[in-house]
Amino acid sequence: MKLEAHNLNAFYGRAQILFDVGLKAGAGEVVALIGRNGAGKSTTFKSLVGLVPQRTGQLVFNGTDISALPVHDIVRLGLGYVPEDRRIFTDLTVEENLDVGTQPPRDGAPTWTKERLFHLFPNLAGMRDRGAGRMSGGEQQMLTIARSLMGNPSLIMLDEPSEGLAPKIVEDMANAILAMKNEGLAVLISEQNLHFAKMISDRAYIIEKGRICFDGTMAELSADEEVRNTYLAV
Ligand SMILES: Nc1ncnc2c1ncn2[C@@H]1O[C@H](COP(=O)(O)OP(=O)(O)OP(=O)(O)O)[C@@H](O)[C@H]1O
Repeated sequence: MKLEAHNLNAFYGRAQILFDVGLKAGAGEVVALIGRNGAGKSTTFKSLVGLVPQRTGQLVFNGTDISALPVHDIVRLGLGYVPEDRRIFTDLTVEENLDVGTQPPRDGAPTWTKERLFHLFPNLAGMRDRGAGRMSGGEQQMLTIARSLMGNPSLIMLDEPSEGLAPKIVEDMANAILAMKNEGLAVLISEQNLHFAKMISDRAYIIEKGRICFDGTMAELSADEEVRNTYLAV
């Protein structure tokens, strides 16, 4: 497995947000963490990359115990994280944003170039010199993902990648994620509903009030009406 979390607990101040979360993601698979607003998806991702200081449990990435490592060391090991708020540099062009994300090639991870990324996200190719501040939300979303890929991660976590995208762009996003998977990346996405997750995911976890309450294949989740009705927004 690329990434394994065991008994992950996370706290903001005195409030416990995650309770014994366990999850795994392997190379070449797309894994969805599904849950309602406030269920703990973003906190899980932030905890995995080291952004929640108060956490316990065991986190193993690529065979290395990262439980006690600071964020920059975890990222340097090849764990890419794209937060929900699109943090592009609005004063820079599309190409310059990609330059900022560049890191050396990494063993066991696909190597990306700007040209390969323009192939992956064709609509970005037509706006290389455009100021990133003058892009639509969906385009900015793609640019954030592309910039993260410039770091040649072996696993990428995408927090609600389909959020706020126009239907046509949703399909482009799904295709891009499937292409990452086919390159051998482990992809972990968070989603509020099943629709987008179903298009791309091999396996799914459902999180509710900080606890994992379903773990199975996407086919199993699709077939389990009771679980879907109990835990997911319609
Ligand atoms: N910085 C923070 N300080 C205190 N509580 C927080 C903080 N961030 C999130 N929370 C709380 O932690 C819980 C989980 O939030 P989280 O953002 O992880 O949920 P989520 O599933 O990602 O939801 P969303 O879809 O809204 O992003 C919520 O109750 C939220 O209010």
